[in-house]
Amino acid sequence: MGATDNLYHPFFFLCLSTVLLAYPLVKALVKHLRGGRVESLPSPPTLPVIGHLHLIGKVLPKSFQALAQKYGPLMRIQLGFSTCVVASSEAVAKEIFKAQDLNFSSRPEFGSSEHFIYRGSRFVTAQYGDYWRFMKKLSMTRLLSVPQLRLFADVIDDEKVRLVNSVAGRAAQGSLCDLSRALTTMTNNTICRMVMSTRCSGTDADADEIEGLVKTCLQLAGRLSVGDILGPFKFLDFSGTGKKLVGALTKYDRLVERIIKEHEEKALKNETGARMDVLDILLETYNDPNAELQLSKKDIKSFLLDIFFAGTDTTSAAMQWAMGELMNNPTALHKLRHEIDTVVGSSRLVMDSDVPNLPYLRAVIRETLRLHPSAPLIIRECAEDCTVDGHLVKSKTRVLVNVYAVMRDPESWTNPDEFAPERFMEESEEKIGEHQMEFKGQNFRYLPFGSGRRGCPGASLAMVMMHAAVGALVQCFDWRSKDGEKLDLSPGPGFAAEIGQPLECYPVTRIRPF
Ligand code: HEM
Repeated sequence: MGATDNLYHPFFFLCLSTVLLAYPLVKALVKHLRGGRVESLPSPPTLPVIGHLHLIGKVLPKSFQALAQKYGPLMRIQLGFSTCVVASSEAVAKEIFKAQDLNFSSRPEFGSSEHFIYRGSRFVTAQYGDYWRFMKKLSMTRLLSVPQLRLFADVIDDEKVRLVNSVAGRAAQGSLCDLSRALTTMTNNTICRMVMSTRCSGTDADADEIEGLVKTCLQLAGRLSVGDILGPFKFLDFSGTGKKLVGALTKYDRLVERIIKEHEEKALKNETGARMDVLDILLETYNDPNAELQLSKKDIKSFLLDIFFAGTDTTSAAMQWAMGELMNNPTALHKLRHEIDTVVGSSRLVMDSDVPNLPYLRAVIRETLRLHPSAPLIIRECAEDCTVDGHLVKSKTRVLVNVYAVMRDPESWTNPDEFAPERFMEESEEKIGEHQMEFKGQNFRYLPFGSGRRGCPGASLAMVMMHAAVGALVQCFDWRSKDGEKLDLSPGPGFAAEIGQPLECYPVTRIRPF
């Protein structure tokens, strides 16, 4: 054998092993390219492997909106190895959320699911079935019900006062206020206190730690869901994101385990008190031998995590958008302030019981959620093959309803990109629907909280918190931007289209009603 033979052997084995290793991947790739689940749907021309990734800009719902203008209200999109169907009009949303609600009442699993230590106990991503039905009923009738909100009204009031005090502190110093941070603290504290009677921000280490862990888990889960795009290449998770997620979840698990023990000890000593928080109610259900479904501790911990995931950043983001839009629209800001001054005056802080008498405040919040829905892409999975908008949609298809596009559709809205709270007022020329202020998904052109069985169970709580925070901040302060210019309100990158820059501004105290 010559020198070339020596070279030939390793080269041959390298080629052979490459072919053998690559074969299953190439096969999966070909199957994917050939076998899209919804071939009969309109779709942009596809590139090998990346699909339509090259057509996607930094803000996902915005990119889908632009594609829908070209390919219609129901289209197939392929992001790497992940295929989905995107719905973008009022009519198609109505078909999915109303006519075929049951068939679209599940959610698909994501790339992060396999690393979730609570897999099988998740509520937000649960398949439609007994467990989801039981938890949804419990959420609507007890955990997040309106009577439960009333029971905790003093908590919401107290957090509102703390928010005003913290901003007033900045105003007194003449220093810059990170309103994004202040609003996130308020929502975290309110939800932590309603859920497990602890609060964040310095005074309670547990709640602070929960806030940090929830944030880490959300970021890691988001990164892993991007891994869905990699399909069979998912194993190339060089950064060990999955392991990090398991680590953060394990820490959360230990912490919540201890908080559960403390709640149980209190219950044993009859120290729970007259009002039960969400965890008390879950533990009561856990101990109820006659409950329709037997909950496990894993179910409880997972549900609490889902409430933090689904409720905190969404509500805080909406408040930030509302304040940003008001600061950039002085006419709307002054109109709102005039309404509050007239109805409430300056000797006390705006309260929840004032809200029915503050139609413009309600309109401002609704308009904010129209332009900036915190969950712009509502994710569902179809259970059985069906026809939507005349197209075949196969079972197990992921469907994203782009409510960002629906709520900015020029067919349904006048000047859809403009912040105009007036459109929600009763006297408005623009008739939103049968009920001008409806927000829970009866009106299919206005869907900030989704619709149908799977609609958001925290909508009422979110609305109460938003009215409280925005009402109080407008009543008590004037606002100046950092540089005297309008604020940059472009959305940040990703799935949620959150406000891109933290809302930093100078507050000037107008009134201090306590
Ligand atoms: C402005 C704030 C919020 C917005 C815009 C929002 C929006 C949404 C949307 C669009 C969905 C999906 C609905 C669907 O599939 O039809 C959802 C689901 C959910 N939301 Fe909210 N949400 C907010 C606040 C909250 C709060 C405060 C909580 C609880 C404390 C909460 C808990 C949940 C839960 C548990 C689900 C899953 C429901 C299920 O899968 O059955 N959300 N939310």
